[in-house]
Amino acid sequence: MSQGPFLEAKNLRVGYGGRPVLEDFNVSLQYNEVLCLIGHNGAGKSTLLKALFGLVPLEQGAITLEGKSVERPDPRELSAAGIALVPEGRGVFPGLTVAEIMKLGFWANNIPVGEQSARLEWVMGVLPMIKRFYTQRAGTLSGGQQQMVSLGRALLSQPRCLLLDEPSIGLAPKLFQDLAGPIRALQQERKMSILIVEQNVREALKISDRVIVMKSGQLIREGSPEDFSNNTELMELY
Ligand SMILES: Nc1ncnc2c1ncn2[C@@H]1O[C@H](COP(=O)(O)OP(=O)(O)OP(=O)(O)O)[C@@H](O)[C@H]1O
Repeated sequence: MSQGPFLEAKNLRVGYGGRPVLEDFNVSLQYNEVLCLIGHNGAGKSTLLKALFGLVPLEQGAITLEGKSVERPDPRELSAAGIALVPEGRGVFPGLTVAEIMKLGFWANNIPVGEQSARLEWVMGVLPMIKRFYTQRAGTLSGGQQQMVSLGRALLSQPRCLLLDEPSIGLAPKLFQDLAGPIRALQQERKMSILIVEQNVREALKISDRVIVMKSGQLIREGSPEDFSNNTELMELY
């Protein structure tokens, strides 16, 4: 028997103030897959991630998680089911040290006190660079370091699925590679499912298994990273 998708959304309609952003939108994320979502500004990429995580309500459509219908997507339930969202922007509190941000992460993820240090050690094993600036305030860190903290905090729950919204924003390609390398290694080791929204298509394709393209709330293309490696073709999509 073939295994169905890890996460599937069908006929989604999602919008703000009665104005739809996604309409009749379908997407599926397989087990053990990095799916790269690209599209121009305002296409609705962040809205899709938010809808999948229950941050914006579905006006229509259905979400299925591991074959089970999720009636009303809710961040608490989805996070308990193993999904973590890393929203666009670094999402760190500039006045808090990395250590304090991680403490908040323990609390937000309901991690029992007895498990916290082992969990932190595990995250540090994935993103060892965090150790170097662990006692610094997040506001004093570079963009790449902040992004790493944001990802590290999301990893505290040892998610099975990551929804990553533009992790490369404001990062030089080399810094994005520092972040993307460990993400891909972890994904392969733990067979995670990752939906990554990226503008830095060239770098993102290197760590992706499949690519989808959105335009004005619609899915307009799907293919393998090789299908999109051609510059001219990418230019046509933007
Ligand atoms: N909270 C909100 N309230 C009202 N409109 C919103 C809200 N968030 C997004 N929008 C609108 O929804 C549309 C899709 O935005 P969204 O952020 O999902 O696009 P995106 O593809 O992620 O774009 P970007 O690459 O710029 O982040 C845009 O027209 C945006 O202005």
